[in-house]
Amino acid sequence: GQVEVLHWWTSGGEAKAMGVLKEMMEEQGHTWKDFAVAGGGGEAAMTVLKTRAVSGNPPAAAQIKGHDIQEWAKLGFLTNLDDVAKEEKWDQVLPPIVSDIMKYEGHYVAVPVNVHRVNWLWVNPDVFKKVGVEVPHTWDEFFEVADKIKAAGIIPLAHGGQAWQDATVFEAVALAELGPKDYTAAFVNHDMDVLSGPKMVEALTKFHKIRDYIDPNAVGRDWNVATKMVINGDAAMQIMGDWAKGEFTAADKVAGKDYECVPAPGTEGSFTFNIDSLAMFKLNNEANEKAQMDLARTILRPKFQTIFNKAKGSIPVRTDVDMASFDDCAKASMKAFKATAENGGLVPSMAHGMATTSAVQGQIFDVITNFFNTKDADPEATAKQLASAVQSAL
Ligand SMILES: OC[C@H]1O[C@H](O)[C@H](O)[C@@H](O)[C@@H]1O
Repeated sequence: GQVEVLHWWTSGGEAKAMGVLKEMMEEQGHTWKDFAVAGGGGEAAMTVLKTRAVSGNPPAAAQIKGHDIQEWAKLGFLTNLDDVAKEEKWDQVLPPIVSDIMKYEGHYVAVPVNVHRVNWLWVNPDVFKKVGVEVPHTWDEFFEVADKIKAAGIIPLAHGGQAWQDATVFEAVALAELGPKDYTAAFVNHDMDVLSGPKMVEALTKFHKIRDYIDPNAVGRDWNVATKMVINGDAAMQIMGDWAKGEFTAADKVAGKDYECVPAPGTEGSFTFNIDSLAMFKLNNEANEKAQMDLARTILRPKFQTIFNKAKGSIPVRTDVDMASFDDCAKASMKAFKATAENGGLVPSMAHGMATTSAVQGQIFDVITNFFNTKDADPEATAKQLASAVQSAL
């Protein structure tokens, strides 16, 4: 049969990872129809998917994540994967926090592909050695180090001026200031007092200060172009999920030698998760439905989980995959994922659709990116604005 897969994995590391799935499906005699829609974070892809689905011509599978899975399932577009899930013992090999996200009313409608950690700081050690500074672990240390790097004529933080990237940096600062408990209160439970409270004002104040360490050409820059700046030593650091590691790997860079990965400042002990998944659409073509089920089965097998996640920069979503052949950043991520699942430090990424609805996320993005791009913005007023914007989308 044929499987058409809609996704936004077009950067070097992302495309390489997606190639693994294409190959494995073709080995099973299926035809792979790639429907890649460029644009990190996936906003453009979701717009195209809506058009296709509403016109009654959805792809077999689409990269739909977190809360969006519930919204698409509620509309009746998604097919039931329980038979494959039972055969393949998904409930046994998946952490409950993951299987719950993949189910609608208790039935599997999507297959998880990986677990990305979002709260990472990527570091070029050669730049740090040249300037003679240490890797920062708190925001105060970050600003101190960034001043010295800037004085040495190097861009301290590589960044892409796009709302989802601004939100990715903001959520790391918010997690540092709020801690996992209040982070969840704010972005999952929409607690108005926390959203407009003193800790949020502090987070916004620090977030705005980061602007001083980003170069003026950042506007509209794609995330992987920013990662390239760190790889080349044009910039010292980047705050981004570990899909960035996919770019280091694609450039044959070695973790711990050519680059370092540390938790984003102030978020040691916490893990912001972002789980990619493919949701399966109802089809009325037997051969393609068989191919669709083979796709779901293939994705959660240990072989795919190992090869794909090494290229993608994420960690396997199955808890029983041997991590021995993964790099040190992946091993650190898996260790932190397991530890934080136990100690309350594991939180869903707001910027990547894991914490709240796309309507609330959209409101937060607007407030945050306007604030970040306004010279003398007022953190106090913005915290109040944030709370009322969230309220308006509930
Ligand atoms: O495109 C950049 C990133 O966007 C999203 O966060 C996806 O979950 C991730 O897989 C992708 O690499």
